[in-house]
Amino acid sequence: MSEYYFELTINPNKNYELFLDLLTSLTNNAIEELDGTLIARSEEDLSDVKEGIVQFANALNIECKITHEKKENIDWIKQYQQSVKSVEIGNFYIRPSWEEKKDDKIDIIIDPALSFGSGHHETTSSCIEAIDKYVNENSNVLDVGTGSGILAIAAAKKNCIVDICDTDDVCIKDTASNFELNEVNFKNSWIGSANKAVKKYDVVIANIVADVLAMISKDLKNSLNDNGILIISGILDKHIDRVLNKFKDLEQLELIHKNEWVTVVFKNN
Ligand SMILES: C[S@@+](CC[C@H](N)C(=O)[O-])C[C@H]1O[C@@H](n2cnc3c(N)ncnc32)[C@H](O)[C@@H]1O
Repeated sequence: MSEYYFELTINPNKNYELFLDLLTSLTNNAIEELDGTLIARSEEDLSDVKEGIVQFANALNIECKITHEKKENIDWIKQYQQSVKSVEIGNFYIRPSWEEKKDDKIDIIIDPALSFGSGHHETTSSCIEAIDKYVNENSNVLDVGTGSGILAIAAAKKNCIVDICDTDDVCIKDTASNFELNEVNFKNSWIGSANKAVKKYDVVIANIVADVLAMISKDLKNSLNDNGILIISGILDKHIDRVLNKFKDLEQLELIHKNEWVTVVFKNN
């Protein structure tokens, strides 16, 4: 990428379409149209194009504001990457692939994508905290609403056997590539929710939203083994009582508050 680029703006007071046609014939670069102004950008100097437009406007006696500027190129990809930070949660270190891992931490790589779950949101980080504390090695785990797969990957890194589901098929695709990136595997995956589970689990995790958690509370509980652990999150504190009410037959082990978000850990006694 070159250090500079050139920007040509053309704002005719009439015959806009004629100027658009002329500019299109004079340059191979993409042309932006913004409120009656035509903008062409190129790493090549656009002085010749500017000269052609000036002569055209003069010949037709059309008033036209024209600017031609040399501007500093910004490496947008690099700038974006610099804005994505690693995060440390308990024994886990979650990082984008372009950052170095920490040798004394359990490494999780999540690159920014469309699916939710980079580790920065309070609900995700509280769930990771709960996984760190309550999930035993080699447990059977179901991640409901897996998003990027971050919670399931954290469990898989603790040698758990994990199943994942999400109502959004894009998440299921993203999750598969994130597992690959982290060199761990899931066992089963499906598009849908906990009601499609065909077995019971030692741990069920669901970071969704209060209303959905309340709605699927029976399915979440039905997928739990005796003595199984349920971690739910995505609950704004103003909705916590309503959600707790749906799970009052389980033992409440911990409430984790982060800002206005609450995560709850239950045991199925
Ligand atoms: C807040 S994101 C959580 C992503 C990730 N597990 C995390 O903790 O960062 C919630 C996810 O739940 C999914 N979802 C919403 N309703 C659902 C439902 N009824 N059953 C399963 N997944 C659902 C959404 O598609 C979304 O990917």
